[in-house]
Order: sequence, then C-alpha cells, then structure tokens
Amino acid sequence: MLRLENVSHSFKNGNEVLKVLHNIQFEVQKGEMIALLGSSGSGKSTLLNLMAGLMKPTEGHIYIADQDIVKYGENKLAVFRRKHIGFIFQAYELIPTLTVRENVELPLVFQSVSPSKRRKKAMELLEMTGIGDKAALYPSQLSGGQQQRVSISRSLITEPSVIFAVRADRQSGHQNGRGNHPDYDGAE
Ligand SMILES: Nc1ncnc2c1ncn2[C@@H]1O[C@H](COP(=O)(O)OP(=O)(O)OP(=O)(O)O)[C@@H](O)[C@H]1O
Repeated sequence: MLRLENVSHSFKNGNEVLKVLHNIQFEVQKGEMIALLGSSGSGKSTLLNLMAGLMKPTEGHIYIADQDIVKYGENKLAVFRRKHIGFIFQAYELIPTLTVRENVELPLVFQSVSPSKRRKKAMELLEMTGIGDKAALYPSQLSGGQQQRVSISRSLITEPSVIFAVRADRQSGHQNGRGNHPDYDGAE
C-alpha cells in the first residue's frame, strides 16, 4: 500500500545543505498500522510531508497504491491526495464556524458529492466514532477527545488508501508505557 525506496531529503539554507533523511526504505501493507517515533528535529514531519505528496524528496521513490507519487505534477498530486490520503492533524484543524457534521462532510464537498449523500456518510461515521449526538454542535462545544473523533471521522469520509496522523505529546512518555527512552521525546 505504501512503499519507500531509497528516499533521501536535504534542505538548502543559503550555502548550507542539511541532509535530513538518508536512504529510507520501508513498506506498509494494507491494514497495517505503523508509528514513527523520533526526537525533535529528526525528520518525522519531513518524511510525513514526502509520503503525503506535499513535498518531493531529493532522491528516491514513494509508491502509494503502486503509483510513484514522486513523478506526479502538482495538479495530479492534488487530485491523488484528495482521493487516497487522509490526514488527522495534531491540532485537529476543525473549522470553528461549521458544525461537527459539516466539518466531517467537507472533504466530500470538494469531490462534488450530493448534500444528502455526504450528510448520510458523515452521520454514519459520527455514529461509528461515538459522537452521533454531537453532530449539530460546533467544535468549541466539544471536549478535546471528541474533537479528535471529528477529525478521525473527517479523515475517513473519503475512504482513503492511507491515513497520516500526527501527534506531539511531550509529557506522557511515562504514562503511555514508553518509559524514558533517550531517543524519544514524545513526538510521533
Ligand atoms: N523547510 C525547511 N528548510 C530548512 N530546514 C528545514 C525545513 N524543514 C525542516 N527543516 C529542518 O529539518 C530537520 C527535520 O525537521 P522535521 O520538521 O522533519 O523534524 P521533526 O522530527 O518533525 O521534529 P518535531 O518532532 O520537533 O516536530 C530539522 O533540523 C529542521 O530544522
């Protein structure tokens, strides 16, 4: 479903070149869930941006559903992202002036799905994530966990091939059972 081949990435700051990723290779099968952990500045966001088609690597190939997205132009990438990629953002990124249901429906608005169809699908997902009764409320009226479920529902509504979720939890190293690993500062 997702395959990286010899992916390297460098940033140029004036005359300086910062090599952030070196020959990354891995594969994620359909249905598999992986977590990427690393210290601050180690390159997690860079890798995520590359895998989501938001940036192009300096070298290498990134296959999603057997298509090398590195070769795509901007327009093709935008269409591909809309169809195949779901995002669950760290800060949930819900739109405060839209209701919970409208937030979940939003990706389908861009796909020109009819209002009745997208409403039905949004309600199914809100029921599935346990917040069907909150559909008419606004994000500010929900708890943090409930807002996260809205974000999850929104990422699922397009039935994407891959979902990327970002989390930074710098205080819970002990509570979540990861202990105090020296390389882990809570960023995923
Ligand atoms: N656009 C950019 N231009 C130049 N350098 C960058 C750019 N984006 C990131 N970097 C550098 O690349 C390195 C990796 O950054 P990245 O954001 O991928 O780290 P991260 O692991 O996601 O960090 P954090 O957990 O703190 O969010 C850092 O040293 C950062 O300064």
